[in-house]
Amino acid sequence: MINRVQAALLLVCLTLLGLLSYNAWLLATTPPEVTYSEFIANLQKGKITSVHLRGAEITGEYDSGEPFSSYCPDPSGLVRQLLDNNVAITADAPPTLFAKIVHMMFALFTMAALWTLLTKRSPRELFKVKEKGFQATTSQADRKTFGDVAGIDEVAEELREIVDFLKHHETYNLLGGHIPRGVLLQGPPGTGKTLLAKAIAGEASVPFYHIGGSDFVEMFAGVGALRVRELFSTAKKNSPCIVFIDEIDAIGGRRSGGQNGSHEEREQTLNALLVEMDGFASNETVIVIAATNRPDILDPALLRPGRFDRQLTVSLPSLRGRVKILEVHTRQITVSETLNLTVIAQGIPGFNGADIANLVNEAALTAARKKKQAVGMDDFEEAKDKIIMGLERKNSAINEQERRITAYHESGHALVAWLLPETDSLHKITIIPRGIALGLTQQLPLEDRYTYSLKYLMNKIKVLLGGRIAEKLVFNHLSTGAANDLGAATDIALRLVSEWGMSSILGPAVYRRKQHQFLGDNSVTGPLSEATCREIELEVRRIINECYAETEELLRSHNRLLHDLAEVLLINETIDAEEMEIIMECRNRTEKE
Ligand SMILES: Nc1ncnc2c1ncn2[C@@H]1O[C@H](COP(=O)(O)OP(=O)(O)OP(=O)(O)O)[C@@H](O)[C@H]1O
Ligand SMILES: [Zn+2]
Repeated sequence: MINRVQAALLLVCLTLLGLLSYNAWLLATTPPEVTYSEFIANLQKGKITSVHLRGAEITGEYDSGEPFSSYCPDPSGLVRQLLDNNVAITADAPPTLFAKIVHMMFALFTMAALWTLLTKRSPRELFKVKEKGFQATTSQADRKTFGDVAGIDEVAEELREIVDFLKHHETYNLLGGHIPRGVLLQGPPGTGKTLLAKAIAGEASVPFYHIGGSDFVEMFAGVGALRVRELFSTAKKNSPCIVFIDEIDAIGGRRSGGQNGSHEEREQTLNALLVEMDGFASNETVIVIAATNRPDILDPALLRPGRFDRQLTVSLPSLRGRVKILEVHTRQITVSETLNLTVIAQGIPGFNGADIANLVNEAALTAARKKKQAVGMDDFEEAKDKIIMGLERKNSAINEQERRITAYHESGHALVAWLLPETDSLHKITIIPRGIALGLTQQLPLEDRYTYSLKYLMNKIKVLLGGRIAEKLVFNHLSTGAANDLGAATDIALRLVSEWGMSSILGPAVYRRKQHQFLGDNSVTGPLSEATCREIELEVRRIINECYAETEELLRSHNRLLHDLAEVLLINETIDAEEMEIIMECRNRTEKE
C-alpha cells in the first residue's frame, strides 16, 4: 500500500506526464508553424490556397499542397485580405465558456478517477480532506462495565459519580450545580484507562467517542483544529455522551507561544480543544475523558477549572489488584480447580492489566496446544516464562562445560538467597536456556514492597553477585554470563548512595531525581561537582567490594551445598521451591550424622 503523500506525488507526476504527452501529440499533429508576417507575405504572393480559422488560430495549405499553421494576433480585417487573394475560407467558432468548463471538469474527473484507483479511497477525500467522521461505539458486544475493571477500585469509585451524572443529567442541570466537564486519567500504559472510560459509557448507556491524540495531528495546517470542532459538534448532537481522547499529550503539550513553526499546527489544535471545552451550553451533557502517561508535559491551560479539572491517577496494580484482574480475565476460560491466582499474581510483580490479560490468553493457548480440558498452574507458569524471558530453547546446542558453569552460577544465586535473611523467597531455578539467558534463578516477593530496608538491598546485591562468585570458586573462571547481574547490583548500589541517602559518607541527601514520574527515567538533579561524583563512585565500589567479600565467604563455607545443588540441577534442569527445601533438608541431615 502507498500512503497519502506518495499518492499525491504520483498523481502530480501522472498529470504532468499527461500534459506533456498531450502537448507532444499536438506538436506532432499541428502543421509547421509560420510567423504571422510570413503568413501575410505568402498570402500577398498568392501562395496560399485555403485557410481554416478557429478563433485566433490559423491552419491552411500552400498551393504546393503543404500544410502550415499560424497565429493571428488581430483577426479583424484578415477575412477581407483572404477574400481579396481568392483564398478558400472555412471557420469554426472559438471554444465557448461552456466548452472550457466541460474541459476542466473532464480534467478534474480524470484526476479523481486516478486518485481513487491509486489510493483506493473515495474521491471525496481528495477534495475534502477533513471528513473522517466520528463513530460512536455503542454495540452491545463491545459494552464494558465496572465489572470488567478490577484492581483500581478507588479510581472507579470516583468515576461512579460521573455515571450518575450522565444518567440523571436533567436533575443536575435543574439544580444548577457545578457539572464536571473533563477528567484526566494519568498513569502508566496498559493500566486500564481506556477500559475505565468505556466502562463509564457502558454503565450510563451513552455513546462513546474514542479518538487518539495523534489522530488530530495532520499533515495539512488547520485540519487538526477542524477535526476537534467536528468531534465536538458530533458529540453535542449526541449528548449525553462520552468523548475519550487517548494520548492527549500528542496535542496537549505545552505551547511555545507560536515562535516555532513546526508546533503551530499542534498548538492550533490545542487551542481549538480549549475553546470547545469552554463552549458547552448548559443543556449539553458531554463528558470529556483524556488519558496520558506524561502528565508532566501537559499545557497548564488544559488543567484549569472547567476543563480537565479532575485528575485521577491509575497506578500499576498491587498484589491484590493483580489477583482481582486475574479473576476478571479467567472468567472467560475454563480453569482447573487447583489454580491458585494468588501464587500467579505473586509471580508477576510489575505486570499491568494489559500484561495480565495477555498472560491469561497465553496460558489458555498453551493448554489448548496440549489438548487439555482446563488451564492449570503449569500452563500459567509456562506462559509467564515465555512472556518474561522468551521461548525455551530446549534443543539448542550448549556444550557440557557451559551447562556445568551455568548450573553452578544459578546454584550460587539460589544458595545465597536461601541462606541470607530478608530476601525474597526462592521460586524456581532452571538451566533451560530461554531467550538469550542460559539459566535463571527466580525469586518472588510474598507481598508487594513499597519500601526496602538497607539490609534487603545489601542482600539483594549479594544474591546478584552469587552467580559470578560460584563460577569463580569452582572453576576459577570469569565469564561474561554475569554481566546483567553485575549491572543490576551496581545499579542498586548507586541508587542506595545517590537516591536513597543510605551511605554514611554522602549522608541522607539525594543526588538524583526522578524526572518523569511514570517512565522511570532518572536524571541527575543539577550539575554535581567532580568531587561529589568521585565520592559516589568510590562509595559504590566500596559497597560492591564488601558485598563480594562477604558472599564469597558465605559460599566458601557452604561449599558442599553448592555442589549438591548444582549436581541436582544438572540432572533435573529445573528445581522449584519445594525441591530446594528437600535438598537442603537432606544435606542438613547428612551433616549431622
Ligand atoms: N484494571 C484492569 N482490569 C481488567 N482488565 C484490565 C485492567 N487494566 C487493563 N486491562 C486489560 O488490558 C487491556 C488494555 O488496557 P487499556 O487499553 O485500558 O490500557 P490503557 O491504560 O488505556 O493503556 P494505554 O495508556 O497504553 O492506552 C484492556 O482491554 C483490558 O483487557
Ligand atoms: Zn546470574
